[in-house]
Amino acid sequence: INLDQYHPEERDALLQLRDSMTCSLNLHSNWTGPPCIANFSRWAGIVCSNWRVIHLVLEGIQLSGSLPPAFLYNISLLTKLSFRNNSVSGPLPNLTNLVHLESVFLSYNRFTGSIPSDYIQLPNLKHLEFQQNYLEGQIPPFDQRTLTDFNVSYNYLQGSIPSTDTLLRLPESSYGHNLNLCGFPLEPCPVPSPSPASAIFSPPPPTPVRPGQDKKKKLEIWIVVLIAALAALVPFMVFVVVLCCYKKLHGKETAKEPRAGGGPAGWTEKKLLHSQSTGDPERRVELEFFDRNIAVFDLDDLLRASAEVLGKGKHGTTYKANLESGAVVAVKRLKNMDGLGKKEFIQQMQLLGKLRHENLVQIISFYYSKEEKLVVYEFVPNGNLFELLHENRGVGRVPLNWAARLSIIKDIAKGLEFLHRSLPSHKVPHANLKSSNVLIHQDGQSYSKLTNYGYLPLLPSRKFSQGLAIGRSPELSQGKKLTHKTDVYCFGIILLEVITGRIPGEVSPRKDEIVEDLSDWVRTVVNNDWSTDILDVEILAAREGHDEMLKLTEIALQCADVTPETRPNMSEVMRRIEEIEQKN
Ligand SMILES: Nc1ncnc2c1ncn2[C@@H]1O[C@H](COP(=O)(O)OP(=O)(O)OP(=O)(O)O)[C@@H](O)[C@H]1O
Repeated sequence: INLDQYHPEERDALLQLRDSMTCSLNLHSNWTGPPCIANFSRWAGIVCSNWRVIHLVLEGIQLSGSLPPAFLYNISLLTKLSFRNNSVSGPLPNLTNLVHLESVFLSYNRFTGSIPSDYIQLPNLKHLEFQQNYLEGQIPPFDQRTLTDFNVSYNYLQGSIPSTDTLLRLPESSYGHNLNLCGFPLEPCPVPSPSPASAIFSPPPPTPVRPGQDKKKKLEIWIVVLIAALAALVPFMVFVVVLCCYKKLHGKETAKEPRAGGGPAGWTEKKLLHSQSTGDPERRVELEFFDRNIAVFDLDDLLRASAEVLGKGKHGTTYKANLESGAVVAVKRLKNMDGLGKKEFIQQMQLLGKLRHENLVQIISFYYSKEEKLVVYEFVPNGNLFELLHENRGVGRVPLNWAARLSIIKDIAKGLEFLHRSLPSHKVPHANLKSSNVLIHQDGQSYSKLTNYGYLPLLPSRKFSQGLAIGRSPELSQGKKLTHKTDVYCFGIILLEVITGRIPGEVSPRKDEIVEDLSDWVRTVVNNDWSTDILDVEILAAREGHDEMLKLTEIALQCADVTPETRPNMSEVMRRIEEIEQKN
């Protein structure tokens, strides 16, 4: 791709946002590479036109923190900005220079402070929404003819509504539920302003607290505290309520009877059976268990568990559930699987649930109903490889040394080789191998475990597999056949990520080029004979390991070869990794 027309200043601006706020999307793995390629963007929430960002829309993703000051200045062709339905706090964004803006949706957040007076100079504004924030001060005299949709309700605004043509046109609902707004279309202001100047907007002066206002302020604080407490409770309540409804509506729908006699070694199942026919009012919803050593629980126990969101991936949300028994599990609520039949789901889960390997996250149980599919996994307590490699870079970080990286690489290879051996008839047995799906368990020793494997057969179409890690493989984008070698490609990319410390799809160390494809970048550097240039600075000092590192780089590049047939299979990869180890 010719990136001559790419605008790095827009990318820098968006990365400021990505790096200073938190949200339920994994923007760190999605907002990589250039935001725009011609009219196309791979970035969540971004729309592009002719290499420029024109929409920034991040709605309902629990975006929280304050916006970086003036970060939008360089995204000068922006026409739509929306952070609707989040938890953004601090002042409203600075929109200076954004003369093309037509829609600004900042409603349902926690913005504080006043509405900046220079918003009145945005010449093309059509829609402006601020409702349900904590804004105070007065309304600036908006008078853009284009402005047809304007809402500041449910804030703490006060003073008279400026009597401009534009603001006079709007209904009462645009202004309702504020601290003390008056003037048309609301009630007339009680005392006419003593001087004409007071009708004109001016930024609110620091208001001295008058007697009586103190009480109002306290009340406001209480309201804020109450809203904050409710907001904190909402995700958990939603989880409980949704599951409760499903339990009531679909309690009858249960996992299929396990095959009598069990399967290969180690596979045991236990079901909690309390069928409706027993007339038991405490009818329990069955879950199917694969391991006798794991404390058995049912959906009711799961519902009573305290739950917290661990994160949201492309295929669902994962919760940590602390059961009353003291057991802790991870529960993944799958999405994009609406049309999935019960039989297929259960068959696949039973197949995956049988698998036992120290480098695979074990599936403990699952639940199927038409609307809800849950997979219960063992809880792996020490984060994932993505976090270990890339988070907290800079002062205070504990470097991840070469020995630890080598051991992680071996664990991943072992887990994947086992999957390939155990699921020979699966097209791509893992299909979602990426560093955030490698979980870390430290308990004296450290293990890496692969998770989110085996979902490919559950997805409704090939289109949906683009959201899996194999979505980056050359064969998927070229519409070619997928095989076990597609997993090998993903393994190669993780290997390069571990060796270089770089996130696939990020800016290169030289900052003047974009590494859309990590393997291409490594290949170029290695071909130019600067081989050790690719190594992560954290391992560069371990000179005695350079030989190993470069040999592994060679394996990684073969695994990430564009042609699937040229890639080695996982048993060969294992053999070569062990060979490297023995030689040293
Ligand atoms: N079994 C588990 N134990 C502990 N933490 C887990 C477990 N499974 C997932 N997590 C954590 O939960 C978060 C969200 O994981 P999830 O699998 O939903 O998203 P993801 O890794 O982006 O995957 P995908 O895009 O494949 O759906 C991640 O931070 C992950 O480390």
